[in-house]
Amino acid sequence: MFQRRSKRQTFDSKKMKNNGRQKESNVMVAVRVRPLNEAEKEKREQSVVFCPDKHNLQVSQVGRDRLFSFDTVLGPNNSQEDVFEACQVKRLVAMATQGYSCTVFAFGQTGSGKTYTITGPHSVFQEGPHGLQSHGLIQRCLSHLVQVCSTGGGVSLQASYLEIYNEQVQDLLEPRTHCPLAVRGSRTRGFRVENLTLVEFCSVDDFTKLLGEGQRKRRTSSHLQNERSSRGHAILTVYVTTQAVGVDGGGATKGKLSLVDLAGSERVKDTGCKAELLEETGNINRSLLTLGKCIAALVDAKGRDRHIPYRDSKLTKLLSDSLGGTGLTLMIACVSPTASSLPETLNTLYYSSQARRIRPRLSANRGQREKLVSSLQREIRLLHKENLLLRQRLSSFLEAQRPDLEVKHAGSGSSETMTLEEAGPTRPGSASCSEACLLQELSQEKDKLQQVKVELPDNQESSNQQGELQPEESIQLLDTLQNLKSVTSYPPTPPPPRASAHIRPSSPYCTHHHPPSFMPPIRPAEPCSHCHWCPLLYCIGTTGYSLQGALPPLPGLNADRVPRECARTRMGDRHGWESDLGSERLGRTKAQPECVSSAGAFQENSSSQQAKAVVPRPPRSQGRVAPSAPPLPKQPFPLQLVVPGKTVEHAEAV
Ligand SMILES: Nc1ncnc2c1ncn2[C@@H]1O[C@H](COP(=O)(O)OP(=O)(O)OP(=O)(O)O)[C@@H](O)[C@H]1O
Repeated sequence: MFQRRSKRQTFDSKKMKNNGRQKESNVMVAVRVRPLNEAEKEKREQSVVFCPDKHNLQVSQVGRDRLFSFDTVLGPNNSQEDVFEACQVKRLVAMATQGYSCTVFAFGQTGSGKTYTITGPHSVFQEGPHGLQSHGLIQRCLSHLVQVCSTGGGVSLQASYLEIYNEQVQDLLEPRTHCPLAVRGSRTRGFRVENLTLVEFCSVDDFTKLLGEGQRKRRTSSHLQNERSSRGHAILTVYVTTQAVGVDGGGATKGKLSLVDLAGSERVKDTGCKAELLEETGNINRSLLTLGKCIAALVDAKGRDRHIPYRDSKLTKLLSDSLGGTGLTLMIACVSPTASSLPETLNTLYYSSQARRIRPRLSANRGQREKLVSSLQREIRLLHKENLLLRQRLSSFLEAQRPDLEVKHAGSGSSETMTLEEAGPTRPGSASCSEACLLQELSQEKDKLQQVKVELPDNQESSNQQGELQPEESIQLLDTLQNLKSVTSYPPTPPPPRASAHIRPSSPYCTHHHPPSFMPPIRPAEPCSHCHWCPLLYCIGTTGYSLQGALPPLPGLNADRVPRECARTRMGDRHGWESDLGSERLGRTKAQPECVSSAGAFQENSSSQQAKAVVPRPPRSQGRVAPSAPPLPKQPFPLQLVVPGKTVEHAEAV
C-alpha cells in the first residue's frame, strides 16, 4: 500500500507473534479480506489469504506460510454487521459522545473493498433504501449515534463531507460549487478546512439523502482492478456536541467521529491507467506514502519533540489528530485474497502491524467553559503556592530582623522597647507600614554607625603600629608644624563664614605682596602668582582633613608612596582643578608663612560652602604622628560626619 519494502523488512510469523496484541494501543487494527469477485473467479485465481481465527491471518505462499496477528481479522464470509460489531465501532461512537476524537479509516490496495466497508455497495445511496445487511459503517454509525443521542438528550449532531482529490479539498455537501477549500492550521486547534459546510441533522434518513448527493460528486474511474475506483480520499466527520449540564456550563463536550475512505494504492502496470489518470495515481500514492511516513514516525519517535510530517499532504494534515492526537483510531486494512495481489497485500499487512504500535494519548475535547474552569483552578493552585511561599519568606525575614528592631525611644526618661510585631501588620501604604519601614531604616543606620565606631579604634591602632618616621619625613613634618603654627597664629580671629555661594576667599594671594583689599575673583585652588603656593592643597595636605561627600577620597596624600608635592598634583587632577602645578613650583610651598593666612580663610569658606562635610581623619594621637598627616590643629569651623542618608553633627561624639 504505502511503499515498497525490502526483503529484510518482510515479516515472519514469529515476529508478528512477538509483536502480538498490544492491548494498551489506542490504534486498533482490523483486517478484512474480501471474497473473490466474478472476474477473479473467471480467471480461476486462487485465494492465498486465510483467516484461521478472529485475530490471526495466514498468508500462504509457495513453500512458505506467514502468520499475522491483529485486533480483528474478518474473512470473506463476514458480513457488514460483523465488521461493525467485531471492530468495536460502537465503542468509538460512545467515546465520540463523551468528547473524544475518534476515527475509522479503511486503507488498502485498489479494489480491495474499502468503499464497500465504509459506505456499502456503490448503489447504496443512489438506488433507494437497501437492506441493513449491505449498509456500510457510515450508516451504521449514524444510526447508532442518533439512537444514543436521542436517549441522552441535549446532544446536537453536525456533519461535514469532503474529498481530497489531486491535493485539493472539495466540499461534497455543497452541490453548487467545486472551488477547492483551504486547509488552515493552528497550534491550538490543529488543522481545519476553511468554509466547509456543516449540516446539522437528527434523522439518519434525511442525512443519508445528502450523503447520496455527496457520494455522486466523488471522482471515480474505471481501471483493470476496479470498475468504480475512487480517485480521491473521502472524509465524513460527525461532530457530537453535548450541551452543558449545570448552570455553570460544566460537562459540555465536543467530540467527533471521522469515517475515512482512502483511495487505494495502485501500480500503473496492474491497473493499466492511461495518461489522464496518471496524475491522480501519482497524487494518491504520494499522499499514501506520506501517511506511511507519519505512521512510521509516530512509531519510532520518542518524546514530545518528535517531528511527524503531517504537513506534507492534505490527507495527513486532516488525519493528524486521528493518528497522533487525542482519540481512538480504528484502521481497517482491506486486502484482496488473490496471489497476484500478494505484494500489495503484504505491504498493507506490514503497515497495519506498524500502526498498532502508535499510542496516541486519550483526552476528551471538553467545552470552552470547562477548559476555562480547569485553567482557573490551576491558576488558583499556583496562587496558593505563591502565597504560602511569600508568607514563609516574610516570617523568616521578621525572625531575622527581630533583634535589630528593638528601638529605644529617647527623651522619655525610661527606655521603651518596640518591635516590628508590636508595630502591627506591615501593609503597604498604612501608617504601621511606614513605622515599620522607619524602624528598619533606623536599625540599618544604627548598624552602620556601630560599624564606624568599631573601625575608628582599629584605624587608630594601625596608625600607632606604624614604624618609626624616616628622616626625610621628619624634616617635612617639621616644616608642616611650622606652617600649622602660622595657621593658628594668623589671622588672630577668622572671618565669619560667608552665606553667598560665590567663593571669595580672603585672598589666595600672598598678603605680603597683595593687600587684603585686593581680592580678584579667582578659583580657590589657584596658586599664588608670586609664591606659587596653593592654599587648598596646602590646607588638605597639612591638616589631615579630607572632604567627603563633595570630594572623592584623596589617596594622593599617602606620603609613603609619592612625594607630597606629587600627591598634591594628583589631587588637583582628581578634582578637576588646576593640575599644571609643576613640582618645582610646588616645591616652593615650603616655609612661606606669609601665604598661610589665605589658607585659613579658605578653609573657612570651603567648610561652609563647598565642602558639605569635613571629616577629621582618625586621630594620630598618643605622641605619634602619621607620615602623611600631622596632628590635627584646633579648628574654628564645625565638624560633621556624613554617612549615606544621615548626617550626625558633632562627629567627635562618635
Ligand atoms: N466484502 C465484500 N463483499 C462483497 N463484495 C465486495 C466486498 N468488498 C468489496 N466488494 C466488491 O468489490 C468491488 C471493489 O470494491 P471497492 O470499490 O469497495 O474497492 P475499493 O477498495 O474501494 O477500490 P478503490 O480503492 O479503487 O476505490 C466492489 O464491486 C465491491 O462491491
